[in-house]
Amino acid sequence: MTGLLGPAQIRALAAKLGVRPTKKLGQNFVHDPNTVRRIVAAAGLTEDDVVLEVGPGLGSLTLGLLETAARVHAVELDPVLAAALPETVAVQAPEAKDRLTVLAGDALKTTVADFTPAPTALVANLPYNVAVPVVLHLLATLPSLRHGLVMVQLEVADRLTAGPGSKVYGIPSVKLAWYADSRMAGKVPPAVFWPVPNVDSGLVAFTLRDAPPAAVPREDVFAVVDAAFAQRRKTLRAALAGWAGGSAVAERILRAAGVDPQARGESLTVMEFAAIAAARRTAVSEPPEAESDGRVAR
Ligand SMILES: C[S@@+](CC[C@H](N)C(=O)[O-])C[C@H]1O[C@@H](n2cnc3c(N)ncnc32)[C@H](O)[C@@H]1O
Repeated sequence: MTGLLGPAQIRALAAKLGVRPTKKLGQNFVHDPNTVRRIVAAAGLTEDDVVLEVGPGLGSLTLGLLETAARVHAVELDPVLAAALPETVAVQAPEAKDRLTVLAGDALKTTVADFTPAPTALVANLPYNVAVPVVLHLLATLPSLRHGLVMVQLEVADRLTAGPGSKVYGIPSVKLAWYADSRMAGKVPPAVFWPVPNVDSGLVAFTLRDAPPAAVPREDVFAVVDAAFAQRRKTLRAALAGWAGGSAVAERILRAAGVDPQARGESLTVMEFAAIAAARRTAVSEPPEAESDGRVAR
């Protein structure tokens, strides 16, 4: 039998390998070929793409990705699953086995040197407990990425794709927006997984920007974002006090950035966060001046 893996094959493969799916590693395997085809179609791959797949598991999605002409780098933390993947592909898709490379290890610890040729697309059914850190780590470390399609818990998909003003807009939304334009590309029911999770899943499609949205170091922008959302119900003047070195300094920086000090982080675009980071750089390079609360800005 060749091709994609259905329910009986997934269970037979797990039994053969002695794999008992663990929650700790977010192991919910897709056992529905139609879902695999849907993910691959939504990813919009071309034959020039080099795909990075995080968490190939038993190989369901890997086989679907290899049905396109793309090369696939697969990073799997579970050593049993990583070791078994080349054999699964050799059996199910022998013509594609030379287009697969497997890295046994933690996707959160990968570097650019781990992948040759450099990946252009991230396509993955992510381990749900580390989905956001994995996406942000890969976007930060792999400048070759151009687009991606990831399956994550539905609430996380909502958060990643939310815009300013949405109830679920937060740190993941702004940080993903720094790198890419994103959109929700569909909902996936629990029944397509084994074991069946108790949450719905969502597909997040994203396209990387050609250049960062502002000429400000990413770390500086992310520090503002972290501070603003650490106390999301507070006004920016209050929420950014610790970050700025006092609420009066925060107010001065916000005004210089053209942002209302009484606004909250949940209403700001990534460009406004960047403007705040840039205004702080200017503020710290200016000589300190007396602040209205009597303290001196540093
Ligand atoms: C949701 S399953 C997806 C499996 C497979 N892609 C599928 O669709 O059936 C997540 C996979 O990620 C692996 N995993 C968990 N944490 C990981 C990490 N930090 N780095 C790489 N792989 C990880 C798990 O062992 C598991 O195989």
